[in-house]
Amino acid sequence: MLNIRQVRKVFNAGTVNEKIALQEINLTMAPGDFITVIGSNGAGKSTLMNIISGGYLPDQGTIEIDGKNVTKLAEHQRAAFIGRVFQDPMAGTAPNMTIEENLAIAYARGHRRKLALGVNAKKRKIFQEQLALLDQGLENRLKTKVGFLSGGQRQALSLLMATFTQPKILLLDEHTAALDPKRAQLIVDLTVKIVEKNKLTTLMVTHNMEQALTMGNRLLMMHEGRIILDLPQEKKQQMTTKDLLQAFEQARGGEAFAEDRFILA
Ligand SMILES: Nc1ncnc2c1ncn2[C@@H]1O[C@H](COP(=O)(O)OP(=O)(O)OP(=O)(O)O)[C@@H](O)[C@H]1O
Repeated sequence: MLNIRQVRKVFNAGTVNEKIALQEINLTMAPGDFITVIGSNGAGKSTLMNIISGGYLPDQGTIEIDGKNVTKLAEHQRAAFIGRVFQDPMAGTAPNMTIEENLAIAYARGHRRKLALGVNAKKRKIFQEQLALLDQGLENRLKTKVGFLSGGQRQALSLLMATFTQPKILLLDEHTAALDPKRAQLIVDLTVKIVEKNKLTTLMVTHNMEQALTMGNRLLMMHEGRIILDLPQEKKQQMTTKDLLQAFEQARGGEAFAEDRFILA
């Protein structure tokens, strides 16, 4: 579903601020793969997400999604087949628009010929059915402006909007990090439910080691622009957070994680 070959991304090339954010990255994801990505600060996790979404174009290498070479496609040209949820609950939704207006935008995004953004009875019914899956009572609040929702409810709505039209790839960029533990757990549960129900190919960045171990079927560790560990389900399901820290320290040649903002549980 995703095939990244020899991708390199350098910021401020040729200046004193030159930073190699991604170094010859290779990554293949099979349809339905759910990969968690963990790594030290500045390891290149967000850059990898942006390279996939089209936010940044690589300096070198190729990106294929569902067999199509998208390497040179701009972000808006990939939007129809990529869903993304950001860390900031404010980022994925428009606060001054109602829940149904936000959903209408997400609904139109996935259709080749842009449909009218209006909401008719048929669409409203679809929206209500989908919102009911979130278990937040939002199906009865279609006319509520999104700015009035809690952070957790906005993140649940962002998740629904990102997955509404069956994206080829779902990108989750620390999407529970800004929430309190109870709301974060709710979004974790919802993520697993939506990803499994729709069999979505998913890449999720997290600083929470427990999440990285328990969610998904594969775990990647990044460091200094490289993927330094790639653990399959059989390996990661036997590991504790302590084992994971040890494995990462080994992969980094014994260097400790003291400076990083890892959450162990
Ligand atoms: N737009 C940019 N301009 C210049 N440098 C950048 C830019 N974006 C990222 N970088 C640099 O590239 C490197 C990788 O950054 P990136 O944000 O991908 O790391 P990350 O793994 O997501 O880190 P964190 O966990 O701290 O968010 C860092 O050194 C960062 O400072």
